[in-house]
Amino acid sequence: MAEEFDFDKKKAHKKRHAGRKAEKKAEKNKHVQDLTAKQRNPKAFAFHSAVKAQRTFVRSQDIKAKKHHIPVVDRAPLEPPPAVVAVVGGPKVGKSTLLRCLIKNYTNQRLSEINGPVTIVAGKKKKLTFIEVNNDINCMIDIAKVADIVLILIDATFGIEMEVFEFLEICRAHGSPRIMGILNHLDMMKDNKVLKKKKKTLKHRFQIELYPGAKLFFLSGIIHGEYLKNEIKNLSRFISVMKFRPLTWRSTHPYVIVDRYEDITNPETVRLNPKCDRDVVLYGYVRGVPLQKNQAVHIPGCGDFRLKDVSFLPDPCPLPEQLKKRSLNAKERLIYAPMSGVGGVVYDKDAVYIDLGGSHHGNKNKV
Ligand SMILES: Nc1nc2c(ncn2[C@@H]2O[C@H](COP(=O)(O)OP(=O)(O)OP(=O)(O)O)[C@@H](O)[C@H]2O)c(=O)[nH]1
Repeated sequence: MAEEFDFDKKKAHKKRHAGRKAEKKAEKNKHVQDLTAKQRNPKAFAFHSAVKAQRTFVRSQDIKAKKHHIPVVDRAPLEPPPAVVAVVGGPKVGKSTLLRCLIKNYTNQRLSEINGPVTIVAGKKKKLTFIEVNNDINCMIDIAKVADIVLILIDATFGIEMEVFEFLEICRAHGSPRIMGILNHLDMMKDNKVLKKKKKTLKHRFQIELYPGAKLFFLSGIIHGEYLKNEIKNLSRFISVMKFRPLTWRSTHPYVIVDRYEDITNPETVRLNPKCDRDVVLYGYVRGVPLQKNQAVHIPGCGDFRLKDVSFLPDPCPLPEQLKKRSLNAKERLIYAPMSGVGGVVYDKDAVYIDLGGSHHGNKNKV
């Protein structure tokens, strides 16, 4: 039956490819084949929606602009100096408490008193230097120049303070570092509804001030003078993995955050003339590009000086040598805080100090 049906089928049209007729047809349609589809049928390609057309235009411009973008060259050495984390906030907001908790979480060491920068090994490839910023405009200006990450503490019962706005404004002038907000004193608000509303409004205000999507952390309470372990753990993990864009000015100029200083002027000279010129040794990680001998330097608040000598010292807080293990062990979680009274043996230009950390060590309030 099927065979019969096939037999009845009409012969299909066969297009001529050669011969007089084919040549004639090709001659006739020659101009049509030269045209593009858009030229042949312009109506099909006209835009029907202005919004869609605008989107297409913006997208193509974005792609073009991206091609022009010059990639930032990271000039950091193989083992880069620690990233600077500044803790900013109004008076009595809990900066010292937060720093103490973070350091305890990273290194398992309790610092009774925090003075000056504290450097720690935060991970297999990461070192951090924490600095508490005083509520002083000069301090803020100095720190804004060097900070890589800024933690802004906000008291939920009070809201964002004037000092924070000032600091953000200063940061903008120096090329903004990575900024993260931390909301604390949440335990002071007992009403759940009020708390929820406050969290929402402060988050909104914070994002208006910075950028949409800026991270705001919540520290819900304090127990025995310390924030909740879990929250601090999350926060420190977040800080450890934070990435920041190298700022061009910083990566092309040498600068040092002084961890420790020492006056090595002859005491006899000082006794004879208390206002004599002093010889001072400054210790710290050189950031940006290397420092040269005899280089002119500016010390904020002191003036311009020339370096007499620069010497290389072993890293007081080195990263672990092996990179195989999954996490750091207790020995590798080093801390270097020369002004705060930890660090064990300290070598100076003229002496060696051993920190015994006895029973009367640190805590002043107990005496
Ligand atoms: N209830 C409550 N108290 C807090 C919280 N955070 C900090 N505090 C308390 O606030 C007080 C001040 O904390 P500090 O860490 O000394 O504040 P600070 O910002 O370092 O203070 P200054 O350096 O003097 O400006 C301490 O008694 C803390 O226990 C919090 O989230 N809730």
